[in-house]
Amino acid sequence: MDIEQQSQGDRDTVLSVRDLTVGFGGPTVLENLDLDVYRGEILGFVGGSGTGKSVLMRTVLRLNQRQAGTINIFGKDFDHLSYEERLAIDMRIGVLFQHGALFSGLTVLENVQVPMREYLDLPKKLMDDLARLKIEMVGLRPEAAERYPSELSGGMIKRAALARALSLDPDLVFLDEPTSGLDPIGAAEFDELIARLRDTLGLTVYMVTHDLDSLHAVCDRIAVLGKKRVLVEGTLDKLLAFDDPWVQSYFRGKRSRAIFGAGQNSQ
Ligand SMILES: Nc1ncnc2c1ncn2[C@@H]1O[C@H](COP(=O)(O)OP(=O)(O)OP(=O)(O)O)[C@@H](O)[C@H]1O
Repeated sequence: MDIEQQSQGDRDTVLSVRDLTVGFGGPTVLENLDLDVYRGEILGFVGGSGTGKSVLMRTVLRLNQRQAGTINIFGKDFDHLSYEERLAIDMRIGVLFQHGALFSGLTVLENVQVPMREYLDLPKKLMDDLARLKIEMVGLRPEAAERYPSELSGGMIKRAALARALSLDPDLVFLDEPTSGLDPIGAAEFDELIARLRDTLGLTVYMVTHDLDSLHAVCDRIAVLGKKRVLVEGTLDKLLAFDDPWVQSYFRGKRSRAIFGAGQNSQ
């Protein structure tokens, strides 16, 4: 069945992972992991350091091998993709890697154009116009287009990297710790930007984050990675009530108290 037309309740599933097992020769990192991502949501993905959040993201992006399991994305089974289907899927996905990962020798404009050059054959003028539009969309001033990454603040680098992730008008974006390294005001502004882009562009957002403020402010649903699988997923309220030591210390620890205070008192 075409997963894109399949729905759970009234929700379309854009990414569906079943029984996923990934290892690198030693003990497995992920085992029998299941996960669904629904169209139009902002999913926050959390887990202790080294639990496999990046491995999962890289596996879904086909940058890692898997030992077992199925992955459906936009209704297509990874195991039965033609070259053209792979390309079509890649074009519908945008990725913001941790630390931005911009090319230091390219200006912001040229960085944003990298996916366009890779996948499309467009006249230079059109690429320039499109890239400037993306740069404006992420809240950078027009003159930022001509700057090199070394000339940008941390917040500007994140925005430029987001503009590059949006280069091909993706349906699904993966953000790996998008607010790490930003001060609280910059992080809150970035969260607002992500929520606004989701609302205006209808994006689906998969966001790996350690940022409790982001989880609280913009995530519709949160998935917790633990014991090599998705231990629990759901709303913040559901997670606050979940009986697991790591989940409890993460969502009910000192740092989280100020953010989730109201929710904690209601438990
Ligand atoms: N290519 C690889 N080869 C061997 N082991 C790997 C490889 N990639 C990841 N690992 C291992 O998989 C485990 C999970 O790593 P991963 O980077 O996914 O963790 P993470 O949850 O993203 O952590 P953090 O929050 O610290 O970024 C680690 O033990 C790591 O050493």
